[in-house]
This record gives sequence, C-alpha cells and structure tokens, in this order.
Amino acid sequence: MGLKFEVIKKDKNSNARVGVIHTAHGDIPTPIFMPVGTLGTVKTMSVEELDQMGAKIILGNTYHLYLKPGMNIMRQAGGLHKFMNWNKPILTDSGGFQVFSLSERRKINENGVEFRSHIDGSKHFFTPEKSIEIQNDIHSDIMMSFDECVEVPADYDYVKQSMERTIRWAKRGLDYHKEHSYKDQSLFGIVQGGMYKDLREKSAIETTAMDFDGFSIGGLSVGETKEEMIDILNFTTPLLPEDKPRYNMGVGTPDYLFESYQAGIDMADCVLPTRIARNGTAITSHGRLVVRNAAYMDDFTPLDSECDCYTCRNYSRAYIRHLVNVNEILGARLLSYHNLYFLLKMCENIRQAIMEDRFLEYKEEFYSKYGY
Ligand SMILES: Cc1ccc(CCc2c3nc[nH]c3cc3c(=O)[nH]c(N)nc23)cc1
Ligand SMILES: [Zn+2]
Repeated sequence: MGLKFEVIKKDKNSNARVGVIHTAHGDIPTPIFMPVGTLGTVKTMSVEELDQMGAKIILGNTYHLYLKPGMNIMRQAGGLHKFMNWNKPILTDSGGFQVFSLSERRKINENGVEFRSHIDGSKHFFTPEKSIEIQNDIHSDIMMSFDECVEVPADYDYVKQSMERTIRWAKRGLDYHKEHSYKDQSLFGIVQGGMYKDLREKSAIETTAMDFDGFSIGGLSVGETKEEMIDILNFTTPLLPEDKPRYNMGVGTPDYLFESYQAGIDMADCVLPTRIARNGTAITSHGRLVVRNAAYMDDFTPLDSECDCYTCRNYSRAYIRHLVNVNEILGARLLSYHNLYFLLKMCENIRQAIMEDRFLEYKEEFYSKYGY
C-alpha cells in the first residue's frame, strides 16, 4: 500500500539491479544494507551519526519494543520515528523470529505463539493480527508478516507443516493490515521452506500470489552452511516478482551481501557490524582487523587507510585499541561507526558498479583485497 519500487538498471552479467524504494519517510536506494536497531537505537550510534554515515533505513524490533517500553508508551510517543527522533524509513520484523530465538517456554499452535518474556517471565501471546497491530503502533514504514523461522537442521515433515501454517498466518496478517494499518505502511510476505527446494517453491508460489508490497527470504542465516545458503538463495530469489523489493533476512558478512545482491536481492540487514565492534573487531578492505590485539599498540595508522569515514579520518588503531583495552565506550562507538559506514559505502560502490555493468568485476576486486 505505502511504498513504490522502481528498478532503474539491471546488471548485464548478473541478476544484480539498482532500484529505489519510495516511502513516506524518504527514498531508499537499492541494493542497500540496513543497520539493526533492536531497542530503539542502533547500538552506540546517535541518529545524527546514522544520518552522517549515510544510513538510509534502520530496523526496529517488534518483540523487544513490545516488551520495553511497551505499546502504551509507543502510542503516546506517536510511534518509533518520533520516539527516537529518526525521520527516515524504519523496517520492523514481525516478532516471531525473536520469540523463537529469545523467549522461554514458547508454545506454537494454529492461532499463534504463546511465550514468556525473556525479561520478567510474564506470559504473552502473539498472533499474525497482534504482530501487525504492534507494528502499527510502532508506525514502521515496512512491516514483516508473522512467520515461523525453523532452525537448521529440521526434518521435512516439520518444515512442511510450519511453512504451510506460515502461509495461513501471512493471509491473516495481510487481511488485518488492509483493514487496520496506516495508509503509508507497507507489508512484506516471507518465504520459508527450510533447505527443501520443493517446499521453498510451494512457499514462494503461495506467498507471492498474495498482494504484498515486497518479499523476504526467511529461514536463512540460521546455522546452515554457506553453500546451503547460496543454493537456497539462488533457487528462491528468481521465484520472487522482479518488480517488488526482495529482502534477504539476517545477512551479513560482505561475501553474503555480494552473493545476495548478485542473486537479485535488494535489501539486507545484520547485527554483525555493531556486534563485532563491541568486541574490538573492525571490517576493513583487507579483511577483519582485531584491533584489540597487542600488535596494534603502537600502530598509528587508521583502521582502514582506504576508508574516509569520521573514525578513519580522526583516530588511529593504537588509540582505538587503547579504548577497547580499557573498556571505554568510545572504543565501541568509533568501531561501530566505521563498520556501519564500511558496509553502507560498499553498497554505494555496488550500486555504482551495477550502473556501469561491472558488478562482477567489482566483486572480484573486493574479494581479492578482502582475502576471500
Ligand atoms: C530488528 C531486526 C532484527 C533482525 C531481523 C531479521 C530476523 C530474521 C533473521 N535473522 C537471521 N535469519 C533470519 C531469518 C528470519 C526469518 O525467517 N523470519 C523473520 N521474521 N526474521 C528473521 C529483522 C529486524
Ligand atoms: Zn572508516
């Protein structure tokens, strides 16, 4: 309902494409990387810094925000944009994945999922309709359908039952969305089916038959091997309509991003850049740099000599290593800024490469420097 998607240029030698997603809170150039903001913030970053580094859209977390600060506060704030003072697009997950990865004693049935809060053990029940209602209160620009993400490995019969229930849940969520969501909100369907191609095909056919605004590939980056991820990614992506945004959930490292965009994915998210920053690791053009190591105690060069970000223009490896070593919060901040900037800049370079029909060349150049 809310978003409009345009494909601007398709790469001649791969399925990669440049596009733009128009939303009520601004345009999102694709392929894009989306920083994850779980508790109403992209950890350690202010919204001014996110804006300065070139973030175009951030992710909010339905499960976490529902538990704290809760929907009463969210409604009084007028939604997450106002609450956190971020005036660009926000995408929210539906909460199902977080229930399964975080809460205790979940019980799943046809109607939804009963779970206990990982914070205080209180009992809650999420249904497809409840998930959309919470995402309405958050007032996110792009919402996700309520799904079950089955971990890997899982047996065929369970994945089949789960995938078919997720399709029934998607229909319920879409009906509720049409009735209750704000006009500027959009809703994505999520394709499941585990590592089984026949189930992936059935899920893709039935999910794309519903008029969602975009489609996600779910059930990946949950413990499968890189080969399995790429195999399912390359099998499933072409089954999604070309004229709508495609989102590969939970991805990832630079190679997973390149493989996703090469397959025709437009959007990706991952907690990786801020998570590894908090334990003293930087993503650089020449691979990962564990800057907390003593080797960098007297290294006064930037994290990445080819990076023009705020951190690399102003601080040395020695200083950042010192901050991490004495557990100073600024250490995590400077590393988070650089890691997020690096992935956002990589996406900008990928968009440029696609415009010039040299995506594969750029990928090879990046891989050889990175050490893949
Ligand atoms: C704030 C926020 C955090 C995380 C996410 C994506 C979370 C995520 C996955 N992460 C890795 N693999 C994933 C698979 C799924 C999935 O199959 N379904 C859903 N709804 N989310 C997933 C979205 C938003
Ligand atoms: Zn940098």
